[in-house]
Amino acid sequence: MSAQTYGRAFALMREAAGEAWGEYTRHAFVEGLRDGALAREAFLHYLRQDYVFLIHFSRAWALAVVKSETHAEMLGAVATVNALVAEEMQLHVGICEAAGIPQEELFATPERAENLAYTRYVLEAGYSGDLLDLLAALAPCVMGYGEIGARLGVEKTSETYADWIGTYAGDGYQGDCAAVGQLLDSALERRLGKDFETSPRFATLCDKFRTATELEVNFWQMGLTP
Ligand SMILES: Cc1ncc(C[n+]2csc(CCO)c2C)c(N)n1
Repeated sequence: MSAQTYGRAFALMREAAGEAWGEYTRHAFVEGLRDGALAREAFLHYLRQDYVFLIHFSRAWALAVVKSETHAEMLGAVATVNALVAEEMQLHVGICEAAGIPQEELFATPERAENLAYTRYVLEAGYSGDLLDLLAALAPCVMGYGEIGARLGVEKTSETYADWIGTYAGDGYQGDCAAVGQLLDSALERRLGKDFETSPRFATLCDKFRTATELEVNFWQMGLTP
């Protein structure tokens, strides 16, 4: 799999993020999912926080509907809102229930600062900017998990977290990443032109992408410290 799979803008932004990208996609938490060495307690703590994360992340994708300028953009954003609320959040409820954590407890999870920092950063990018600012802040989350899932699907040496890995390695999620990559490319072309990477605005969008990537690194780190 090449970085280009998720579109031209993503490949450029990923490159511009430098070392932060590898720190995110090859974090110790990720390697623990790969070889099964991640403590169950850390995984469940991560899932509880991630449930809260997904609530705010759904709000950010709903804001992408608000900031859309075409029907195609609205369709792309609304498909992601639905996938998040109807599928991914539901998945977390199921895994946590099976582990003895009832849904009411999940809803009442106190939000960790690393979690709050990340989602409110993304929301603020959308509130004060346009669809491009918002998508640049949203992209590391979507494509990063796509890259992690695709790699772990091939490199995993344990079945302990195979369900989690399978969710992101599967064709369904990989297709979602390709669709978001296309949405990002076409939104950039519409607003900045075909050669969007030569626009001064592209550098500021790369900065947002890198900041969100660094916030993903902090989120994994939080996962290791229940
Ligand atoms: C901290 C954190 N970062 C990324 C994801 C992955 N993720 C978030 S929203 C979404 C669907 C949007 O296409 C996916 C796959 C996560 N669960 N938690």
